[in-house]
Amino acid sequence: MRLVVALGGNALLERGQRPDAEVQEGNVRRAVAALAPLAHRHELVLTHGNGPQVGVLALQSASDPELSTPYPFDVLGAQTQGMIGYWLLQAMQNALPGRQVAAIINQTLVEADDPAFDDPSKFVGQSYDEETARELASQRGWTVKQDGAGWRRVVGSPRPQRVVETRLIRSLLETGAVVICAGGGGVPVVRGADGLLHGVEAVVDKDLTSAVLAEALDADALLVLTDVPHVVRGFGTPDAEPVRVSTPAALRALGAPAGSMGPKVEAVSRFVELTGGVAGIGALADAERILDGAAGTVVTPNGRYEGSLRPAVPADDPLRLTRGEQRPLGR
Ligand SMILES: Nc1ncnc2c1ncn2[C@@H]1O[C@H](COP(=O)(O)OP(=O)(O)O)[C@@H](O)[C@H]1O
Ligand SMILES: NC(=O)OP(=O)(O)O
Repeated sequence: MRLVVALGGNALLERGQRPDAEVQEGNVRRAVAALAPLAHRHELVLTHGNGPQVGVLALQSASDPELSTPYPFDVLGAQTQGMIGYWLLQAMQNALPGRQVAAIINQTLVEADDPAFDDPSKFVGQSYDEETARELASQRGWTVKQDGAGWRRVVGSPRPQRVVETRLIRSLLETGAVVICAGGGGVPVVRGADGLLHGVEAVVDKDLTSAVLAEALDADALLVLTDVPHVVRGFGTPDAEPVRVSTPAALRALGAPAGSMGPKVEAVSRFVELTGGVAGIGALADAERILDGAAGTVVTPNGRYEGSLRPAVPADDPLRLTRGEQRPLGR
């Protein structure tokens, strides 16, 4: 089975943790310990966030007296792919002796006229209190927005159209390698009138890129792993309750917020709609149990799930597949 697993930025750097290398390396080792069992059994593509890390690098770059202009966000995104990709690569190699693991720098095509460039929504860097965030915004020309209890810098986040290196990733998978890619949603690029690729100032959402990639790779399932055990209906209210199994339409109807759960909901919904496959959102530690239908929020075309990646189809459903053909529709 072919799996695309998106690892949340929070799994690499928990809220409030200092972004020291050793802190993140410890988090990466724990994340890989939870993911290695999946790699033993399945073809695995691992994508990862970079929101906290790209904000740290942007601050460093902005305060470097050697630079006449801070590095733009496409360059910073590539830096985070190298840094986080290296940590994940090494931890995966240590956890899976004998298995080939590749971590690749890759680019994601976006549209130059995407309105998201003018309406920043992607949280980067650390969280501040409102007063500090507003002060930093006026000093440095940032846009800041509320993220839960705190305030953070936001940057443009155009929708991913295609991962440029999709064919390379497929080739690597077919050799049996675990592939780490689409870090930070992929370095955002546009194809210019000259026919060439050019980087653009943005940070793509890694969950949306993961959905685009999972569809293009004919993945059987997309798992979006984060710091909550499931999507919650009535999030933050006294009536909050977990959503265990859902359809794309029902999940979208919850209206999860942009910049956090919203893109995850959109990513899994898009994947399920386009492929008829299965997707899940949940905690990193529950990765295997989500696939079994025993944890997380599982999304299928009909809102039913028996586990083992077979969306539940009633016996009288004309689309019911015979045993041996039980793969997601659209494959
Ligand atoms: N309806 C919801 N159900 C669960 N979590 C939600 C919901 N709405 C917002 N959230 C928030 O979304 C967060 C996960 O999104 P995000 O911080 O972007 O994750 P990551 O960095 O792991 O990709 C959770 O920690 C939670 O605070
Ligand atoms: N680029 C990106 O989606 O990062 P986070 O998952 O850290 O927000």
